[in-house]
Amino acid sequence: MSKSYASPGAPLGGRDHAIDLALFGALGDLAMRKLFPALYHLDREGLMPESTRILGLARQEHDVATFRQMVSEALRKRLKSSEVDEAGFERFLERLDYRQLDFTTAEGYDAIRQWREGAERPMVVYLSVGARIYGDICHNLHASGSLDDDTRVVVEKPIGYDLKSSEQINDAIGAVFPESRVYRIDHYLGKETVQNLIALRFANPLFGTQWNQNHISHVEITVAEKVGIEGRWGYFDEAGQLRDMVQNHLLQLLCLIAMDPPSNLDADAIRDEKVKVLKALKPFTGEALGRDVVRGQYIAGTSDGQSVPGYLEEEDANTQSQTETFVAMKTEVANWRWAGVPFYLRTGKRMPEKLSQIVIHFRQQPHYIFDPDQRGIASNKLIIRLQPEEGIALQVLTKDSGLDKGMRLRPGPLHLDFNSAFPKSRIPDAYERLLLEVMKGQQYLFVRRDEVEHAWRWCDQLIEGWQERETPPRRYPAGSWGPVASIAMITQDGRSWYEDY
Ligand SMILES: NC(=O)C1=CN([C@@H]2O[C@H](COP(=O)(O)OP(=O)(O)OC[C@H]3O[C@@H](n4cnc5c(N)ncnc54)[C@H](OP(=O)(O)O)[C@@H]3O)[C@@H](O)[C@H]2O)C=CC1
Ligand SMILES: O=C1O[C@H](COP(=O)(O)O)[C@@H](O)[C@H](O)[C@H]1O
Repeated sequence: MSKSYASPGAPLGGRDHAIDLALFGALGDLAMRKLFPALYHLDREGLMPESTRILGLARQEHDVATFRQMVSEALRKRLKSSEVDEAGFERFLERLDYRQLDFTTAEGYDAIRQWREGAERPMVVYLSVGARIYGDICHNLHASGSLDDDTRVVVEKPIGYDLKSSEQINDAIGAVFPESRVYRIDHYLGKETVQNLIALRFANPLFGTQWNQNHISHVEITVAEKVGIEGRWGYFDEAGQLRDMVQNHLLQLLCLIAMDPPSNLDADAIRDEKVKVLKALKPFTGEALGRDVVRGQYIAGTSDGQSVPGYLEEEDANTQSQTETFVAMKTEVANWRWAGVPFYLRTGKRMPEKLSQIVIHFRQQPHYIFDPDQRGIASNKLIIRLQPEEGIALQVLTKDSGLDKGMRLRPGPLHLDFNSAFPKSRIPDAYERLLLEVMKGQQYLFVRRDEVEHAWRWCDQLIEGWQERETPPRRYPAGSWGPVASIAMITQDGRSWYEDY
């Protein structure tokens, strides 16, 4: 079980979390697009102790000056001009060092030990590479004597392709690092509003007392992406939307919504509760599989008024692929709190807009006294918007204003928009928060091994069901909200996907 080093309740900052960061895959897409900008922001906000150093590792041969130049260009491309201050930029680049290394051969790992010589800070090893080589890297690090008793390792998703492969990868990591020093990233856990779910649920008795099947009729989780495959066809086609998005991000969101209150904010207290939810997720039986799950694949359509190709016409595509780019499903957490409450999940690529939101639908009042014509009027909803425009809205019913309206009801939002409510605070990118938590040695925003494996177990039975039934994906035009069947799936329950805010 993991040990907490610092309280998650403590404000950010502090000078006592200096580290040496060894970044494997430092020239890759994730590093350049997300990790370096996040590290730069931490430095700029005074959250990176002066002595923290960063060692980039990758296959290509470069000297340090060239590496710094590459990082500098990547940063300038991504940062707003107001975020670039030249002195801060120089200070950040000065922290960077670089070594060429083939990660899968033992030769060359001495360079890491040498880089570390005399350092008293803990080392964080960030594996920004495919999970297939996590085992090799951990083994080589260990064999070369580069690790100390306090070295932490950060690994990216997806951990494997199914339960079996994820167990193998976790075993290989676990052979070198104890669980208390493994940080499995699910970047959704670093998003501002996702963290706010914990505050919202457990700091507000208003919601705490209503959070169960007596008061909530159903829950919707939508993670819609406007983008298509973006040059990642090879990776994506092997995975599909269920493995790429549901196994991790959507199930993590579901866990945070459905879990019982943890007894404190320690990493394991929270993760124990999430595991209970994953164990209670209903598997899909044969009949439910056909009725309650919809797979889709986009065909050509439009995005922002421009024609865009279908999935099978994307660069590098295999035109026979049956991989899903969309999934919608109705599931249930089979326990006392949630029995009978459907959780509708949907996620897809090439949707009309980027939209990640959770909608909690509360039940109607047991006895209705208003205009009979309005009997079906929407009941209370709590809308938690993750992106874009992070915020929380509570839809309440009030009297429509005006002398001629009588006692007509009108739904309207009580709205908390984070950008307007807290105008001075920049909403940090998920990776900034996650990297800071790793520096602090705090694991509550990272996924424990058993969470990953229970999530795979549940997804595996679903995928096996698809394979047995040879369920081909239903087509949907790019720029739409997915196959018509995903709308029918929810309307047959007398409900609809919530798309306003
Ligand atoms: N990119 C993204 O948006 C996301 C990525 N992830 C995860 O993050 C990880 C990294 O992804 P991403 O950055 O896209 O991958 P990339 O392929 O873009 O980057 C990987 C980097 O590692 C290097 N590398 C790979 N194998 C070796 C090796 N044997 N020896 C030395 N260098 C090696 C590559 O070098 P070379 O180019 O020379 O092969 C490259 O610099 C993956 O686990 C991915 O699943 C998770 C969520 C989103
Ligand atoms: O992990 C992944 O997430 C992104 C979506 O992340 P977001 O923060 O932009 O919502 C997704 O595009 C990618 O396919 C997946 O691997």
